[in-house]
Amino acid sequence: MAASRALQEARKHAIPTARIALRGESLLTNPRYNKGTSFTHRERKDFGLTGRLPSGVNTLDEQIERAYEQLSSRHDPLRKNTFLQSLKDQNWVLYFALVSKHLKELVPIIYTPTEADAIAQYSHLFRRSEGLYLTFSDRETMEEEFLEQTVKQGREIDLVVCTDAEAILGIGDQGVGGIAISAAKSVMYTLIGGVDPARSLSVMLDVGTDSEKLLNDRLYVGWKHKRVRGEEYDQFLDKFVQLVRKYYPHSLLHFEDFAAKNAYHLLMRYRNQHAVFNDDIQGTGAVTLACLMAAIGVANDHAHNKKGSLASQRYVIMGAGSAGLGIATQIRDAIATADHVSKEEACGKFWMVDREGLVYDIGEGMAKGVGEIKGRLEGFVRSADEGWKGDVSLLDVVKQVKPTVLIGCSTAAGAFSQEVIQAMMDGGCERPIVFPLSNPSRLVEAKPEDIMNWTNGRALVATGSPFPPVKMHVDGREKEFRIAECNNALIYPGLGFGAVLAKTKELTDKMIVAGAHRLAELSPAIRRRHGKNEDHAGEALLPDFEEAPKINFEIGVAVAEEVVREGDSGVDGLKVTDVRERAKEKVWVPLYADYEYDPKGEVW
Ligand SMILES: NC(=O)C1=CN([C@@H]2O[C@H](COP(=O)(O)OP(=O)(O)OC[C@H]3O[C@@H](n4cnc5c(N)ncnc54)[C@H](O)[C@@H]3O)[C@@H](O)[C@H]2O)C=CC1
Ligand SMILES: CC(=O)C(=O)O
Ligand SMILES: [Mg+2]
Repeated sequence: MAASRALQEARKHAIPTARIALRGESLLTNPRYNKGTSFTHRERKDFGLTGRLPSGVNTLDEQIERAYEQLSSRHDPLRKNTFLQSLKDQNWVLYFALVSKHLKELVPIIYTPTEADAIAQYSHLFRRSEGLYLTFSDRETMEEEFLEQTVKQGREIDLVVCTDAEAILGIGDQGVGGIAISAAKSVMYTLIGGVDPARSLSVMLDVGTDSEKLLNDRLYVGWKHKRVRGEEYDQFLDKFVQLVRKYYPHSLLHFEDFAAKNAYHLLMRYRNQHAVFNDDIQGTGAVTLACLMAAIGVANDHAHNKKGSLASQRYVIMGAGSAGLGIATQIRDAIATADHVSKEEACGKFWMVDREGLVYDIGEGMAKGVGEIKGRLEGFVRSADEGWKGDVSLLDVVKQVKPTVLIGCSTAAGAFSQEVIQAMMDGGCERPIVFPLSNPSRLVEAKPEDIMNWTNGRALVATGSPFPPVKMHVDGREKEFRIAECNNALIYPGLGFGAVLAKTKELTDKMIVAGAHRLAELSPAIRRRHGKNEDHAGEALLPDFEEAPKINFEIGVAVAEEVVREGDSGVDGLKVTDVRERAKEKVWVPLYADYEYDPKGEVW
């Protein structure tokens, strides 16, 4: 496809000669510039490395082969994760080239689910710092620390990924270990989105932790203090955001794994001031919207008479946190845009379920189980006038509402029981759309294999972490169903690449939706359908992660084109028709440049 050719062409441009001022040990220990055994004899002489390396010179492919051999001798996913972490600390090109070559195998090692275990054990596995740690107790000197890691080193930054680590993946408050989610999300921006790793910054905003386990751990390396909240928290966060705005006005600021209340508040506070993006709210909303559009397309193929649309579904979403409300908001807005119904009317198609069951109005501005309605919950709280009383369980909601779409982002493992799925079918839903999206894998609301068996292969399923294909007999024939990984990582790297490419001043909903539409168009299930291939039943709703770089290139182009259309681009004279060519030039690929020694050259 075109994107693949684009990446190939980009490879040719990607390796201009680099002028480097580092020599000897400082070059070998700099992961951005280190080439290890790939330094040529000429480079070894010029940079004082001859005696520092064995005499043989390897190609990058040989280095990848060796590293893969070393990796494969480790059988435990967490040990593979720490090996890859060390490799990243040593040599970026080799790390990204290795992971790119074995993308499908290694993304689950460096991202969900294994990264969750690495984060949970961060203080025990700690070897080397990475990124920028900004700690509340050092708030007076925050600007100096920020400058030390960025401007003073001559760094140009396009992308800042930050977390306060209160709601990491599905495993809650992880304190300072959260730096590893910022770093993992940054890695995905490079691996899949083509963002230059030298131009991204991973940040941990350490405002303490409420995890007793961490506070009582002698080896905990974060700030041993209860979480700072309220005005002091807001001021600390604001100080950080203003630094980003001051020194990198064209950067994209990505918020990851904040607790729902702060996540929403921060997004609302800054979205009109800077290009900010909350991945758990907007990224998850966008990828789920794309997956849903594909699912409805497939269901329509099999529908005997009435064809479904986004507006004709009834949605039950379990987990009214960042992801659940982000998904609901994104789908609601898409319904309102596509079907010209009001946002209020579109909200009526959603039923949110949380810890205490259905979320409904219990008076005095409060919603059952989730607190204050004002703000993020507005519109998604059912009225008590509908007759709801006490705790209304998921099963009761499904029986009464007869949903066609069931989405999980609750961390409640196993919550989508056979009874719940059966109730969905008993309600007349021919092709139940079921997305148990909680991460990591062990927290999934239902295993795909079970859902497919309970529905005799009729369900349309996507999960948040990777799951193997489901093989089963349907009507006497053996079938294989591929399970889409509906993870925000399938879309945010492209959204970010597009935003950075066009230097957008804000990241608007329309830009995000442009990316989601592009992703839905590239769904294998839909592509097969357009290709008139009848046997598409087993295709995944979303492209495979193997294809993520190509797909995200397309998403990036779609987003950047929308930035230009909206007149928000900070790139002088950029036209919609120029975007694709510019994207090809900008995409970062893991290849070694030739080095010339220059005392005035690059040092960072
Ligand atoms: N697939 C994807 O791309 C993404 C998946 N997620 C996953 O979704 C889950 C939630 O993440 P966030 O929304 O960021 O967290 P969050 O903490 O903001 O929200 C979780 C919500 O689930 C509720 N909840 C907890 N236990 C429950 C139970 N037993 N029954 C019903 N509701 C329950 C909580 O009260 C809270 O409202 C996590 O597992 C996370 O890994 C989050 C973002 C993206
Ligand atoms: C994927 C993601 O962002 C999460 O699980 O929090
Ligand atoms: Mg997240």
